[in-house]
Amino acid sequence: MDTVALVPAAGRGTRLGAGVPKALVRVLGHSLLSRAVRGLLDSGSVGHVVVAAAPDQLDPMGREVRDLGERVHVVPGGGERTDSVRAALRAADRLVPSAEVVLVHDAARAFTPARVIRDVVAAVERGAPAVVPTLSVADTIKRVDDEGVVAETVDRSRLRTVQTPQGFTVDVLREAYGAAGEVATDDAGLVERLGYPVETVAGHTNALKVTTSFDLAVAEAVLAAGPVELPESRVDTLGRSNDTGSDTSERCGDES
Ligand SMILES: Nc1ccn([C@@H]2O[C@H](COP(=O)(O)OP(=O)(O)OP(=O)(O)O)[C@@H](O)[C@H]2O)c(=O)n1
Ligand SMILES: C[C@](O)(CO)[C@H](O)COP(=O)(O)O
Repeated sequence: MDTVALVPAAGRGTRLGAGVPKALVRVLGHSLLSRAVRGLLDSGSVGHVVVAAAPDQLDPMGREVRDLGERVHVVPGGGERTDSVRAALRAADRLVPSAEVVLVHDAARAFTPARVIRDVVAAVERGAPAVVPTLSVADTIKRVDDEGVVAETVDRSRLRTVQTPQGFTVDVLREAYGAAGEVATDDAGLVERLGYPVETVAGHTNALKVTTSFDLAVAEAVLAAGPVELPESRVDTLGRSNDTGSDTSERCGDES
């Protein structure tokens, strides 16, 4: 099946505070945007990529992905992440009309291992309408009342944090984005509201979203370390490893 990946990259990166849009921040010589797009193409499961850039960043972002070839397109994004994904989806309908599978992947998750990308695409190809990579929760979780006093300790065995890329059939994502004005913190949230099942595959700690300068320091350290072993704490409580590949070590990005 033909797969197109949408990469919302139109955010400002306010929490990172780098002085440039976050997608243009460089880690060991390469921008988060170019790393994210290259990772998608190198996974072997993605045919085309549509990047949504802020309207005033179309040129610099276009330069970042120019070397990656004609399968990468840069289009104007919007004021919220949802607006950027909607704009990229509309552009994909025009630029890659043959696509049946669509991924939505944050430029800020630039170090996502190929295995995660391939697992998401494979699950959609097997028939899932929507798929998200997830991690089990490592910390104890408490719910507090209005005064900040603990009301309960939550059973975390079925709680998951959600990563990208999230995968969908094109028809389902189009339907989810059809409802004007809908906003969700992630794309699967829109699909859930329509009543479609959202399947999960094992995520990976390296697929962290670079949000703060601490995250950037972690990403630099992980990249400099090269292949890393899967931490035990990330084996989820349903008994599935968060790394289902045959090899438990993963490279994250290239260092060239
Ligand atoms: N209007 C927006 C806002 C966000 N994004 C993208 O959505 C992803 C996840 O968003 P986040 O990490 O919150 O990025 P920023 O909005 O840039 O961060 P901040 O909230 O700190 O400004 C990023 O790749 C970001 O570029 C986007 O395409 N369009
Ligand atoms: C889509 C997402 O990456 C899922 O984890 C995330 O929700 C988007 O960014 P935000 O920090 O939640 O706004």
